Amino acid sequence: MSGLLTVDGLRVTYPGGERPLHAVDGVSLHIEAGTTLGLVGESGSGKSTLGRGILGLAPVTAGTVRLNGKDITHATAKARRDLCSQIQMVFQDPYASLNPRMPVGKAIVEPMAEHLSLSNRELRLESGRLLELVGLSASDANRYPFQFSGGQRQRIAIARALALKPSLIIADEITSALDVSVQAAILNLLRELQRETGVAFLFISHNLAVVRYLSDRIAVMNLGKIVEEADAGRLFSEPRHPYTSVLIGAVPRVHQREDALRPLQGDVPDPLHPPAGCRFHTRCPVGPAVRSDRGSCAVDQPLGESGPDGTVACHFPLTSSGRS
Ligand SMILES: Nc1ncnc2c1ncn2[C@@H]1O[C@H](COP(=O)(O)OP(=O)(O)OP(=O)(O)O)[C@@H](O)[C@H]1O
Repeated sequence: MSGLLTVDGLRVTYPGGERPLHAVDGVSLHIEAGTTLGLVGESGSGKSTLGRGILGLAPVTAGTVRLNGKDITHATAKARRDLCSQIQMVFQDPYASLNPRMPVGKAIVEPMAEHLSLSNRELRLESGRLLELVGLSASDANRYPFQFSGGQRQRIAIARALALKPSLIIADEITSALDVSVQAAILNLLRELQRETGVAFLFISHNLAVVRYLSDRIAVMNLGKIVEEADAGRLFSEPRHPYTSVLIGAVPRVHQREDALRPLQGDVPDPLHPPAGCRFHTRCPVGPAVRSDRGSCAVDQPLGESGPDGTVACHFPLTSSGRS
């Protein structure tokens, strides 16, 4: 498939003491120019590692990442650097990514100064333009990160990410540390920036409501694999994978009765020893044993042999698309 970003069978492996951990395990996804793909999943499911793996900032051991059809994973160092400048990443804690001793105007145009030969005057004008683009004032350029609120610092981090006119921004939990009103302002800013500049987002978040607001499509990640990917509306109205259903069922809503919340059962399995077959089956509300008279589990996967009590083990073999 063509498009802006195509990830095919990506595996990211952290060498470990006992055995290597495939934190991302055969992930394939696709992002069209000017669109947003939301990426959700519990803590430790591999979302950040996938974001970093796309940029080559985590140890990729298999698979390919293509930007506009060009292979980033196997490119020469120089080609890779040029390609990667078209993808920028923004993190949860903007304070950590901004140099506290550098005025924000200078920090914003630092990537431009490295990649482009621009005069000081051009860089100054550009920092003012970018600050205004994210809803701050050009005169803020001489102030330091500590002089801004958390939401303003996140705007500065976004302005810095926009400096090289990227075609894709990977936003990793960028609203998680902000209170809800500031969160809403940042989400609206991302939407406006997408309309104005055509930038695409891979938007990583725990928060399904936030992801739904922003995303055209949503991918759900569990233990290093994408178990389901769908249009945002369809994912919420007709979740196909039980993991997606329970994630949606666990989101609190205004006016919801307390006992209507359905928290996920059990703990996230140890990623070094994931359950065999369906990696979710140990926590699945319809598994691990399903009545054989149902004929199939919630995702219509065929079941194994029925036991004496009429139940059968779930043998859902996950593929990266969530269907076998
Ligand atoms: N540098 C690292 N070295 C070894 N293991 C790591 C490293 N970074 C992450 N991991 C492990 O990889 C798995 C995936 O972690 P990752 O941070 O990508 O998940 P996540 O879904 O982004 O979680 P969160 O939402 O909490 O940030 C986890 O088991 C984590 O402990």
